[in-house]
Amino acid sequence: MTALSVETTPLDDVRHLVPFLDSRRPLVWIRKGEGIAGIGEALRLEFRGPDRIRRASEAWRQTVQAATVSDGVRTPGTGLVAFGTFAFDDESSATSVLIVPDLVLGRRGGRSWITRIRRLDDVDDAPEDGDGVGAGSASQRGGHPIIATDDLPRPIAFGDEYRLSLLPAGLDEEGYRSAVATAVSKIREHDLSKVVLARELSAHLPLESDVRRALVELALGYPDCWTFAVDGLVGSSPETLVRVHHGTVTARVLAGTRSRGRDAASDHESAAALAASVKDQDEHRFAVASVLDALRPHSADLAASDLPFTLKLPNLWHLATDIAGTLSDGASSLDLADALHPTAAVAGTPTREAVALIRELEPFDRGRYAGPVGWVGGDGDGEWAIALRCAQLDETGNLTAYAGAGIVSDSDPAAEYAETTMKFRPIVEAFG
Ligand SMILES: C=C(O[C@@H]1C=C(C(=O)O)C=C[C@H]1O)C(=O)O
Repeated sequence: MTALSVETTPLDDVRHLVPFLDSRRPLVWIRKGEGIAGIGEALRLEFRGPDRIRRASEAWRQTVQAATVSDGVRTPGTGLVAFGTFAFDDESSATSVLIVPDLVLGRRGGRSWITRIRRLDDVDDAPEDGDGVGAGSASQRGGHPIIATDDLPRPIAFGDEYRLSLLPAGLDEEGYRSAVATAVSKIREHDLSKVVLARELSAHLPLESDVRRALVELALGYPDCWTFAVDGLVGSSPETLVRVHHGTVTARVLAGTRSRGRDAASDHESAAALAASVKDQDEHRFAVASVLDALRPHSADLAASDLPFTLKLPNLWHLATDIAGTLSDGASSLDLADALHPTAAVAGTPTREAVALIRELEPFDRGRYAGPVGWVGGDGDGEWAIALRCAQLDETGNLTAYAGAGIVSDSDPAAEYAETTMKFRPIVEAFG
């Protein structure tokens, strides 16, 4: 077990977090210009297999217990934090990770801060000093002073522009449409009610490329979405899997999609057609039910609005439902991500049958696409999105983007293909 020493101190306003990031492996979580950015890696915890999120939650509790934290700001994202990304499938070959950076720069509610994290000696060897969990103002532990706060990181100049063409990989248009047609017949035969089928695009990003360029495009183009970069997974997701803050839990469920109109009238028509569509409402109902079922054991007063609303994004409309409640059992945001994943918005209904059909019809490993991505704090609070509108960049520069669509009994293969094309737009434009 690694013991960490953590110190958060206030900073003058840092207006832009991205310029401070590593250009090749940025670590960030932002929305509407606020969030946290990580530099370096003080601790990396890796997980695989069916209980990857549960084990991450346990490992995080132990990490927090062994940490000494001094937090002079006390707002979500200060003190000890880990960024995380989890594989979608229990059988995925992708690793799931929690990463504690060496430095965190943060900005929220007009306040900025810096958190410095240091690894101390192995706890077994460290002297007992009786510090409480995540508390106290210890500035020393095991003889290691916390670093002074005058050596701030510097912004790094952006690298050259690049334009990539992302091309279909795995399933081409015909292959995707035929997978959708197979899914529709299985749904009509009552094998399951809904399944979400995805496809991939791929490209090669030259090794010297500055990934932060794509991040800036995503953050500016999709300010209401969660823009993230964690361990090579880069994207801008509109869907909040779960947020925990001081005993309250919230989530935003999305399912049901239409393109934006070309002018005001057709845009309005598109949103109205989405709100009135029985097919999209069916898709949406399954997704809301899966979230309510997963969260109810943790919240006695969980509530969702009766009718979904239409959420406007730059590239499309979604049917959306916000859910909120008070936590009754002290579950952490990771515990709740574990309870929720995979929701019917990205897997289907019933979950087991949907995941089995995804394995059968998608000729690729989803990796971290459609899994939880976000951060957890020392108190278990945190923000997790569903990793959508994203791409995974590997060590060699291979970039794989993913997008899917919810299939129900009256889905039309051509329309579902077109929907995935719209969902690729944020990534295609950010890298292209
Ligand atoms: C599966 C994706 O998106 C999900 C599926 C949606 C749908 O089928 O209408 C809408 C939002 C997301 O929950 C994706 O973006 O890849």
